[in-house]
Amino acid sequence: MITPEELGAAPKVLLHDHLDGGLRPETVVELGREIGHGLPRSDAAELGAWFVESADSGSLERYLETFDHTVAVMQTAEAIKRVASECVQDLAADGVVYAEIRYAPEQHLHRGLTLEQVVDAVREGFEHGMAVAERPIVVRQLLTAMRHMARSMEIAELAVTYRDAGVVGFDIAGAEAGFPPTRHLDAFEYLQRENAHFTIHAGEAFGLPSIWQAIQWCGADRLGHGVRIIDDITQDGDKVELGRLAAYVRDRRIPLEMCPSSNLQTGAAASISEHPIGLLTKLRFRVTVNTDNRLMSGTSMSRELALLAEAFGYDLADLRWFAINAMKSAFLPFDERLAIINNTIKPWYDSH
Ligand SMILES: O=c1[nH]cnc2c1ncn2[C@H]1C[C@H](O)[C@@H](CO)O1
Ligand SMILES: [Zn+2]
Repeated sequence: MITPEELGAAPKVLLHDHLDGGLRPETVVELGREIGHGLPRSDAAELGAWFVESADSGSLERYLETFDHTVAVMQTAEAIKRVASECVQDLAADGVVYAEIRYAPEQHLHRGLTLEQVVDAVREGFEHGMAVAERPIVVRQLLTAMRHMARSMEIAELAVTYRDAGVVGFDIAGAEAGFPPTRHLDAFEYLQRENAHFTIHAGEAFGLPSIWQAIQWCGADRLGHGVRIIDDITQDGDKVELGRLAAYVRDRRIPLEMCPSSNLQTGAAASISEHPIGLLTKLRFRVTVNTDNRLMSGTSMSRELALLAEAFGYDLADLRWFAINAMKSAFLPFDERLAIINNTIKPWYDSH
């Protein structure tokens, strides 16, 4: 049994967390008041509960509607810097030692910011957060393009422009059904030619064709969620058989950015104990554990790991495996990844 203290202290690595899905409820209230943006609840605790209840819709499309409020209050450099700094501080307090945080710059232009000003504001906020955080943490940006929009090439170029300034990769997010990854093939091909890294939200609200396209057409380094890879695995008693795509994903060690609580809310999984992460971990896929949206799921890295430990009996050795899997899968340069594994993750687990 892992104690709550051990869970909090254990070094954790987070690859899939949305900046606009992780605000503190009090910050949403304060920023909303400053700009006159009407919120469904004026009390911070009630607003926090409202986000979780509203996101608990069973549909990705309805889950995504809750972001209207967080995106609305993140339209000035000051607001974005505050949110970014608080994000880093909250993750550090939870024992996260490395995180890649994503958001869609194109959604933060309503009050006149340019794409570059948005990325700069996030960078300044992250730097501030890393400087004041109560524990050492390294945080980098992933730039997301919205899959229903048509700005992915521009955002991919932005990610390459900022590759030496805190941005380590690219992603596409938003409603999955009807917006296949190949809709943005030009952006992915451009990134490959630029030797850049990207992950794709795939196999969350849509099944295997989305995962197949993300990997075999677009060349994704990692899969955002990827839970539906389970549809290519058949289980007959103890006998487990992998289809060609599932075998490819496992053989190539393609990281799965799994987000258990988020999947329950969008209907991608029925319960934690039935979540495909159990079988995928047992089959030794490159599984990583993530939060997706801490505000909408009322969660943290410690909470996601606690839920998994309870459902599947995981111990500190499993937590170590998740942390090292995630660190190996990060878009940070190899030497920096290795340093975090050897200087931070392994020493803690070796002594516990
Ligand atoms: O889990 C998700 N799937 C697809 N899109 C998502 C998910 N979580 C957040 N998003 C969207 C809503 C945000 O506004 C956007 C950028 O972070 O990404
Ligand atoms: Zn996500």
